[in-house]
Amino acid sequence: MGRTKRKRKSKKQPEYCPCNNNEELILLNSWLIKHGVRRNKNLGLAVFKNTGRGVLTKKKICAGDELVNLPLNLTINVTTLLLDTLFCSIFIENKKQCLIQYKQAVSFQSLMAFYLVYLKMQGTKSKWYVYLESLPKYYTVPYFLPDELHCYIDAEIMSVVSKQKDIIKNSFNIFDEILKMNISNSSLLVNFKEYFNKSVYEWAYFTVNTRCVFMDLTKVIDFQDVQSSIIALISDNTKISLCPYLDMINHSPFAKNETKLIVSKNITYVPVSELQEKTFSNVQFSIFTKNDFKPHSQVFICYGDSHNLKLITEYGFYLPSNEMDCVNFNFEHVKTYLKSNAIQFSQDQLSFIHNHNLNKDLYIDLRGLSFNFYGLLMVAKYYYKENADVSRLIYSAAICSDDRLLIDLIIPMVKEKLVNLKLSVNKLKTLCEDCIILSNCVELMCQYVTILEKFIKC
Ligand SMILES: C[S@@+](CC[C@H](N)C(=O)[O-])C[C@H]1O[C@@H](n2cnc3c(N)ncnc32)[C@H](O)[C@@H]1O
Repeated sequence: MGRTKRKRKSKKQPEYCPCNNNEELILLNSWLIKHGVRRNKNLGLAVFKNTGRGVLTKKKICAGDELVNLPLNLTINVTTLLLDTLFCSIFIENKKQCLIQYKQAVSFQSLMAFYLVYLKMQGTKSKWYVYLESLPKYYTVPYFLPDELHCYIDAEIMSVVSKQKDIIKNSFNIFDEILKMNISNSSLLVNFKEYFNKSVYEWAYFTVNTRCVFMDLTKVIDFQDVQSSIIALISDNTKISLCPYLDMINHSPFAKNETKLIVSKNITYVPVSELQEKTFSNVQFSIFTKNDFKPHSQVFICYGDSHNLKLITEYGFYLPSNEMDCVNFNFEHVKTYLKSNAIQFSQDQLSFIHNHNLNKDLYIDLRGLSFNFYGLLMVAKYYYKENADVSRLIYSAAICSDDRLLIDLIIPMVKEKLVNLKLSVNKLKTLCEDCIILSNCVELMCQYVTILEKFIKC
């Protein structure tokens, strides 16, 4: 074999495939340019081997470089909803006094999801059509697992899913009720009533969940007097926004970035009732990186928390060998277990535990017991020991946390958890050949097994 042939043969498989021919993305690019997006000219979209669709840089990017700069009017933020009079009329032209009856009844995320369904229903008539077409068609979060598999999935994962189910069900029912009571004869709203259903709402909810960016407009908008606006429906704040293109950037726990609202000086604090389309026509939303990226590598930002329980349940992906993972233990469960081993907390001990928050954050990670878990076990073992000052002992646990007597107290409980985890993993492995959601859950449960096995061996 000649040298060139050998060289060619040993060439590595490319880590990505550029999205040059994808019609939806070509349209998205032209749409973004038409609407005044400014982005680093070296960026492009690509499908990466490990992370799927994301953003590629053709040339080196340096810390301090701007990645994307979007006119505010090209993001779906609280003002987009407020300025959409037909959307607002769903709540105003209604048999019910929605703003009073449903005061602070839904989160802003839920309202955004409802708005997204309303936009999607409009098809090509919507300004956002091209953007909406570029969004994923489904999401790989455990929320979408069929019910019959729930019993094999770890309780922590299922606890997050169950909270998501409650929020989505409650908010869906509220919006469904409101829509049915709407009295407008706008044909668009009549169509919307037909179109709105649980599955499109779930898609919208997770679109917002997986793609929203933190955007604080409270410095430019006065949210004080909002009883007569749809803001009255919201139970939390309005600080999230959908940002086309910026939302194509994948997550890395090592990425550092900053966003900035670039506001011209003549904009003052605008009351919600005085908002107009042109109010923020000169405002830009910009994201800068604080990392260097090599040419032909993927550009990342950091979404916030990076432990796999969060990434899997909220975003639908996991990071392999993630050092941030931990196995949580519920205080009531630990208490019951200790009681079955003849260790029952007295009222004094329980007050001490609650006063020091030792009933919370009880977990084991790759480094061992959490500070609180160790403290709790100290209270169990040494609270009534002569000459022992438990408060002092607990704070010495920050320096030394390897008292074998304490660790041995919970080894049987940990072993039981390990056995159950392994049984569920084995069952799931027979079921999850092609299912990304199941294999994500299995990965996390295997990580839990690794953590607990390490803890037992130490
Ligand atoms: C803001 S979007 C990023 C763009 C997205 N990949 C797309 O195709 O539209 C967030 C979603 O991207 C995926 N993602 C982000 N970071 C990832 C990573 N490090 N590994 C795998 N998937 C990732 C997850 O599906 C997540 O819900």
